[in-house]
Amino acid sequence: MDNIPNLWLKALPALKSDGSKYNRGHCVVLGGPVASTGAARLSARAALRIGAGLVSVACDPSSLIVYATALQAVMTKPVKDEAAFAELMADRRITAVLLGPAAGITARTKAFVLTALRAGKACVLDADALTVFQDQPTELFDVIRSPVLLTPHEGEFSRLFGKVTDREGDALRAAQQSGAVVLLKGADTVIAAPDGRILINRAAPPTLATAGSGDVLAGFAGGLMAQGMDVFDAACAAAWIHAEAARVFGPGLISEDLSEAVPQVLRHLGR
Ligand SMILES: NC(=O)C1=CN([C@@H]2O[C@H](COP(=O)(O)OP(=O)(O)OC[C@H]3O[C@@H](n4cnc5c(N)ncnc54)[C@H](O)[C@@H]3O)[C@@H](O)[C@H]2O)[C@@H](O)CC1
Ligand SMILES: Nc1ncnc2c1ncn2[C@@H]1O[C@H](COP(=O)(O)OP(=O)(O)O)[C@@H](O)[C@H]1O
Repeated sequence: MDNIPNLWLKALPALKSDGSKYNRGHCVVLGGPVASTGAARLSARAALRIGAGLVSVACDPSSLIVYATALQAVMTKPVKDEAAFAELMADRRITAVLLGPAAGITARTKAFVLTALRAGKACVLDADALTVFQDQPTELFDVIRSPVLLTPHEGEFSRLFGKVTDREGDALRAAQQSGAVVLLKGADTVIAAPDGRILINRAAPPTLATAGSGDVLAGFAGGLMAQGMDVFDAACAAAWIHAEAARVFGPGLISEDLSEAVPQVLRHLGR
């Protein structure tokens, strides 16, 4: 079935007239090392634009200066090691965590993913947060109990689940195997849940084939999950809004433009 707004519009977070930033969710994005900060910054801005009340980039103290200088509304949280990250994850006000964009294929990234999952956080796992489990994917699947979204492109998908031969069947099998919602990116994006739900986001503009656009998509999903949206609905809404933002912006799109087109898309959706 095609991914159309009527399927998730009622679940899309709406503002309350007496609401505050504290009841719009807090999304934490894991920041990469000092020379690779752009991807996490794109994700964090996307999470904020889609409506999370608070967004923080958690980064190593050695890269804090870059994030703190570059970010404005997005906050920073220095985390020097796994213990510090575990302490952050124990904060119940943090309602979603996004890990992976340019995080690095390192033991640290793997440990942080496991820590977030063991803390029971709603998580979006993208890019390096998937690749770090390529040698032993069951190490990841065994700790998935909370609402989790995996957002692989075909390369990342093949590292965890094997080569893609049938995008719909393979995405569904991956969701069932991992216990997570799987969003398999591409010109047509497949979103599959472990319970068998599956939607296809068709006809996204090819302008989305640009560096960092997947980081923005992960940020949209993380920002919606932080506001309490069901993970499958959040994945479908994020994919649709991502494509629509590209359509609204038109030619010459770079990833930075996607978040800036979100207000127009949300207005058309009645938010
Ligand atoms: N501005 C930034 O800082 C950006 C950082 N990025 C980060 O760069 C790191 C590497 O990500 P990449 O995805 O480039 O590299 P990866 O090495 O993880 O995956 C790319 C490889 O996967 C294979 N592949 C198969 N199907 C593919 C498909 N449909 N789309 C893409 N690759 C496919 C190809 O062999 C390709 O060489 C990640 O940490 C990522 O988050 C990227 O997101 C781009 C933007
Ligand atoms: N030809 C295309 N048409 C429409 N959307 C595309 C096309 N190619 C890629 N996309 C979308 O662009 C995004 C690319 O994400 P990804 O591969 O993770 O790139 P990056 O790592 O640079 O962020 C995905 O959302 C994917 O669905």
